[in-house]
Amino acid sequence: MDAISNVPAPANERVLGYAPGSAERAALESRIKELSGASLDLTMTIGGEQRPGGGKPIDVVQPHNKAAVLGRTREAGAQDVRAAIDSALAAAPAWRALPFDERAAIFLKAADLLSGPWRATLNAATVLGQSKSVQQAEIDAACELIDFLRFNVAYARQIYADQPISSPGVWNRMEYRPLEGFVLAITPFNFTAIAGNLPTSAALMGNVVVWKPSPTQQFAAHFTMRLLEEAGLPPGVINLVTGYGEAVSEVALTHPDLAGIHFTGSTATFQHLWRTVGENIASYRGYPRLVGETGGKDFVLAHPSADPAVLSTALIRGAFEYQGQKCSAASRAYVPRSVWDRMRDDFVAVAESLTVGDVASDLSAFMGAVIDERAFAKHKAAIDRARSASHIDVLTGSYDDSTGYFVKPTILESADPTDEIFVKEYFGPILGVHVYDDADFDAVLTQMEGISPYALTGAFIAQDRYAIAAASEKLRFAAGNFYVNDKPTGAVVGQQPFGGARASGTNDKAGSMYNLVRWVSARAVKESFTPPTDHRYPHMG
Ligand SMILES: NC(=O)c1ccc[n+]([C@@H]2O[C@H](COP(=O)([O-])OP(=O)(O)OC[C@H]3O[C@@H](n4cnc5c(N)ncnc54)[C@H](O)[C@@H]3O)[C@@H](O)[C@H]2O)c1
Ligand SMILES: N[C@@H](CCC=O)C(=O)O
Repeated sequence: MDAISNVPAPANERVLGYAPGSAERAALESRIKELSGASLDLTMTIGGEQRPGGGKPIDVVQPHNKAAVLGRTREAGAQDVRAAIDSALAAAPAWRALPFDERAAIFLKAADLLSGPWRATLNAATVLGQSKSVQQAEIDAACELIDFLRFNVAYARQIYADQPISSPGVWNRMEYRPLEGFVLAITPFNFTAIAGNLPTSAALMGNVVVWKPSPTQQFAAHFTMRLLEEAGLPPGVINLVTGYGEAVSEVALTHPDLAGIHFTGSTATFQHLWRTVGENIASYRGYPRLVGETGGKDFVLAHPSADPAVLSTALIRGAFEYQGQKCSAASRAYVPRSVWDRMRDDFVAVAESLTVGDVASDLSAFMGAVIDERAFAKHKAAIDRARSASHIDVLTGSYDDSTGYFVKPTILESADPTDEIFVKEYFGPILGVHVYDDADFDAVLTQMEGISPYALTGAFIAQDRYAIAAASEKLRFAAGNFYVNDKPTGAVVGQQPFGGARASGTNDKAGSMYNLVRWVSARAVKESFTPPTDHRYPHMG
């Protein structure tokens, strides 16, 4: 019980291929079939008990087939949120007293379950509920979540092992206490892995959590909660509340025991949370830790030395995979005319050839639908605006919401690099392209560096090493994740710790030690073995 154990050395989970005829494809197809007709009660989980929220009902549908209802959830009311907080606080003493190894074992077991018998379930739920293609579900709901769970345990061990030096006659120790109170985890629709990581990373460090997933990710969140229970998570450590979050803001943000917020979502929502905390700052027991990873307007900048095939692939995958609904998605590109002239027609043809459809019934599809009616309306308005703007050329792009919220890959070329297509986050499959004269590279580099308020991800495509060095330096603060000759999406836990600065968040790097450090409050302990017994110093004579 008192041993200091080694934790298993983490390695990234292998991404399965789901080729026709493979065992994993058969398992996934059968689970999709079962879950698509399940019509579940998507309840809250408070103190280990599943119960419905007290507010209005919300249907959770398949975005690519909006008539297909996967289940029904309910808005949590103020009483529900209070109950979740009470249950978390009641669970806190036993949870924080549990040795780290015992806590870690739960999350390591969850990773193993997800790698094995739960893989098809979480992937199927993500395909159905969030309209991810098989490939996109696999890298998210299976691999990234497994990686978060395993790597976090290893990073936590590193934190606990980091101890101060001691001097003769003195032993100094650092104790990494959990925060006093509860952590509020609020998670976005677009990644099952992020939704799973935000509550579990704080819980691993000994905290108790109130978790509010997005209603449009509620289907996969429901199964994530069941997975954690099967792995042995005690009741009350993570309490799931449902709905859009109004009652959560009202109750949790004014509660004296709010110890931290672990948020991922839009910049506007995070600013609302931060502002509310600021307004209530005198009412908390401590200063709540605010960790938020938020929006982006991620760029791909190409140099005249860029390889057009590398650029084209980075843009197709970076802008259109998961319908451009990754915070890291390429949404603005700067391309020199000499390169554009060589790639434009092929690039547009490839974008038009991407299959967009019902990802649950056609596992070969490259893209599904955007998440909901609100997102569809936003993308439709952006495309309509571009169609009517004389300075924008719509090279390809259309939308159709007759059966699902479908937006096809959209490429907008504009000679004006200050247009909103280079500034505003649409969070959909809409790519703004600015074509520049090769000789203007330096001016373009300066202009695009600060035109958007965000600084999340960015990519530079070039063969010229001097240009790579110069752009890397000039764009140092323009992206928290910077890619050279690659797409700006697809960060892997343990390889590219993820997060951005400026309006993109607090850059606490999900899936790293730096994130976990935010969920502990260190106590330095000094013990003197030979304490002084006389107050006088030598200089006093
Ligand atoms: N930087 C990153 O790592 C990262 C990762 C994923 C998504 N994102 C960003 O997330 C956004 C898309 O996700 P989204 O649409 O789910 O974001 P969102 O801000 O609309 O919602 C995020 C979460 O906040 C909740 N919420 C909204 N208003 C609330 C309130 N007043 N009180 C309490 N909770 C509230 C939502 O219900 C949801 O659970 C994009 O801007 C994207 O760039 C960022
Ligand atoms: N970590 C993911 C993005 C998560 C945001 O949505 C990536 O790197 O593509």
